[in-house]
Amino acid sequence: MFPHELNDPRAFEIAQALLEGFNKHYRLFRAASATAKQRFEQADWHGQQRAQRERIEFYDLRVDEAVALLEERYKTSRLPTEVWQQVKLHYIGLLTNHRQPELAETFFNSVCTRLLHHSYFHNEFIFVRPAISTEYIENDEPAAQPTYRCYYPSQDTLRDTFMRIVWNFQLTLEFEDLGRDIDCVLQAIGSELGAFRWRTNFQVQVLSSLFFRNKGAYIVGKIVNGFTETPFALPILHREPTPAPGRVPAPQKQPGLLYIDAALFGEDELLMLFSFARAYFLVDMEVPSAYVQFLRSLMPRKPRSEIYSTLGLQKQGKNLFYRDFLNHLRHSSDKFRIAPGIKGMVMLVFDLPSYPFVFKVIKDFYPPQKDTTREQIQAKYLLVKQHDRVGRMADTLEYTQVAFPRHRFEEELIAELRHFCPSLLEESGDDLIIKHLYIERRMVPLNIYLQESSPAQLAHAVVEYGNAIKDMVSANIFPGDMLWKNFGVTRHGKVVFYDYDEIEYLTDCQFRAVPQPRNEEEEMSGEIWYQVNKHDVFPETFGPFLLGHPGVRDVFMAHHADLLDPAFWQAHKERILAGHVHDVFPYDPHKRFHVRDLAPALKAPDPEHRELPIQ
Ligand SMILES: Nc1ncnc2c1ncn2[C@@H]1O[C@H](COP(=O)(O)OP(=O)(O)OP(=O)(O)O)[C@@H](O)[C@H]1O
Repeated sequence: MFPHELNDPRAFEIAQALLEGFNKHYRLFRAASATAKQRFEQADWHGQQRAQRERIEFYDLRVDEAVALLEERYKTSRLPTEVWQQVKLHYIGLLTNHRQPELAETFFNSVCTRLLHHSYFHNEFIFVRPAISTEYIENDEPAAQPTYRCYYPSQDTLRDTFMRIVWNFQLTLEFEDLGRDIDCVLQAIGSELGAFRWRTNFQVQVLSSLFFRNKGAYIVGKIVNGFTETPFALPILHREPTPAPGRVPAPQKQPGLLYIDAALFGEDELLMLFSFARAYFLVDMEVPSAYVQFLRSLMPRKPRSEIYSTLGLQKQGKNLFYRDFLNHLRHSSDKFRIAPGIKGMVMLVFDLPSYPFVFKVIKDFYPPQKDTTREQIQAKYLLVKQHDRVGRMADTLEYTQVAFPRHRFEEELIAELRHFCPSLLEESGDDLIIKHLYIERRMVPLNIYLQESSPAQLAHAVVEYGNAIKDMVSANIFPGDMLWKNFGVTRHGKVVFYDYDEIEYLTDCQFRAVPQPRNEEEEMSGEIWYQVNKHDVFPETFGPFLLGHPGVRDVFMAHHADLLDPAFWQAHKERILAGHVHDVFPYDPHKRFHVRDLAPALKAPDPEHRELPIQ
């Protein structure tokens, strides 16, 4: 019901306190993102990763604070309905000229749903749709930074323009040779665009803030020519000293010189950069919706929810994702079913065929070989969320109290939920409420993919599988359970890990060689006769589980035999313990300028690295 009068004096104060809570959140979020530039300039890689991790927790901390404050001052959980309706109207009024209204609305929802019982979820207190438009928000103050800058070069000034684009970011470190890098960028633009007619509207649009993640800073923009728009991104890196052959490189303490490593073009290359399997970017944004709109023009297939998440605004991403999901449910009629593939021992996984995500619920009990608890599993999923996912671990969205329409569930799935997850299931009328679940991108489970693939696809997937493990190793992650079924293949043919319940930090593991048997009895024993401690890992024993298929075995041994050698794992562990932060490039190695120059053989992609479509 719409309140006809705003007559309760508490309502305005509550709305104002709520907005102050949000403003504090965004101030801190923005500060953590803005200082990424200094950390990049100081080569403070551990600091950058820490900031990426810690920023994820900011939102919940601020929601907790706001809930406590409102409860203490206004006893808000006991306020009558009419007052809440007035609070919402005041809040809408306060947002009229706000620069992050959509985020502030989500904050309102988070606080409200914490204060009010969940039976209120469907009513008019919360923002089920945005009330304030996010179109055309800009800060018009003279000193304000626009969301993006436009440059209008001619054929003769294109080089100068790209130099200026880089200078305008005012990085305090010097470039090794910016002219050389810009020449490479122009050459890459030449091959990307081919011969083209220079239209009157030719322009380069560049987002005003750099995108920071791990050891990189990215310039993101598009080239507009006539009706054609070409998205691009330019990764800027530090030149690290090359170690002597055979030596472990020392962790970088001094900032080096900068260089542009590659030029990425088009939607697909940008999708790889902004993948759901990577850590969130740190970007200093005053008007996030304008960034999202610009990025959407570069990647029209990427939902807005995912773009918000990659910008670190994962609660907004989660909110939009849920709205999209409800909309999909309204406009579809198929049924939720048990996900294809080998069933999980700790997770019950289901999907909706028409929808490209899976839903994962932790079971109430597990077989004896799974020595774990619900808390431990949740902690592992949280670890992955906060860690650098290096393009190899899928991001998950965690939800509580999700109401599904029961009639859209296959009976077999309901029976499994009742059997394996009774503590998380509430059935009321046509509502099937799941109290806790994770949602994750659907991929083709690698075991299924390998069974159905051609020899070339199989070879590609096995090489990719080893690369995925090696990328995780670089990021200090030991996947624990490396069976094929725990990996999936994405639309772009990338292999990504998704089973986190046995994940460990590499630095917590002991990589050991299998001891030599001391007598015949030990040698002939079918059992493990040597002592195994909790974090012991025996890489030599992976083979029998992974390499039963001869085609798989041949490719694996040709490319990744080192994964069966304890020395490989131990060496990586030592490098990480010595403080080294690895580079994991979110683009194909053959895109790197210096790799192309130094090793012409790498110019053409290795056929096994070429991305094969999944049928
Ligand atoms: N993102 C995904 N896309 C497609 N299928 C998935 C996805 N995640 C899980 N599955 C399917 O669900 C199954 C179980 O998932 P998962 O491996 O996460 O559960 P688990 O209980 O942790 O498994 P395990 O028994 O190996 O510990 C997978 O083998 C796969 O078939």
